[in-house]
Amino acid sequence: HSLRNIDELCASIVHCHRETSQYRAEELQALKLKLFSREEIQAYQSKSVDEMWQHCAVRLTDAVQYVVEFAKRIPGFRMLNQNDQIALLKTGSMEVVLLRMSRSFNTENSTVFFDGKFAGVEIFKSLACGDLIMAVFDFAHDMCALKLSEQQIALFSALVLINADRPCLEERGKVQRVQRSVELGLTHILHRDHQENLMPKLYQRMAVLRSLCRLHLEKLGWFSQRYPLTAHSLFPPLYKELFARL
Ligand SMILES: CCS(=O)(=O)c1ccc(CC(=O)Nc2ccc(-c3ccc(CC(C)C)c(C#N)c3)c(C(F)(F)F)c2)cc1
Repeated sequence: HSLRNIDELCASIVHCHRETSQYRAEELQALKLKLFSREEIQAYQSKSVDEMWQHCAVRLTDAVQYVVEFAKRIPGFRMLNQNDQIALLKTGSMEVVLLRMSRSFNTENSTVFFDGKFAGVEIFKSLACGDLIMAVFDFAHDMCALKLSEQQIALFSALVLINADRPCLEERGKVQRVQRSVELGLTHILHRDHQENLMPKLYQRMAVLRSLCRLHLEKLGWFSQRYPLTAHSLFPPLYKELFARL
């Protein structure tokens, strides 16, 4: 890889991150002071478990769709074997959603952008997934502490997605080659920003993302058993395709 290639790779990944971000960082910043009223919070808390789950599944699926778009535009992703593209999205899309979600976290009042305003953990009470929500908020808080730039988030998101260690890959070698070029891009960006010390922290955050998504799948398994009708007929098809244990 000559430097020119790496610069081009970084520029194209940053570009497709921006194009597929759903909300720009500046937009989220401007919305930060819009909080839910006590009545609105109570309305969320009086939703039934399955109603709130369905609501969140729809919102998460919106965010996942943008991540699918992001993946398709990463140089090298489309050259991968179709089944491997699906396998990488099946295991990585939720991780990138939660990573991106941290851009919309306000560390001052521990709120996250949800349904047009900024919400605290209490909004999600009726999900009966307090531990997962707490872990998601803690993760978002920790990510904010790293103060990553959008460019660093873009390269980090691509690295989370293109992971040759994912299960059931048919052409692991090809995924390794794309992963290595993205790794080069991320180290190049961090070197340019004199922040090489972030690399080990980012690998640590990847492990936390994997545990968050394992917990999400566990909760989904519990929910689908408890509310089979909602899970099978009211969840968005893409959510089921990606996350339901087939
Ligand atoms: C992501 C790109 S962005 O442009 O920054 C953006 C783009 C859109 C938004 C709004 C948004 O969709 N927020 C939202 C949606 C769902 C959830 C959520 C709800 C429930 C669960 C538990 C599970 C058992 C269903 C999980 C999990 N795991 C996640 C959250 C938040 F994580 F906070 F709880 C926020 C926020 C930023």
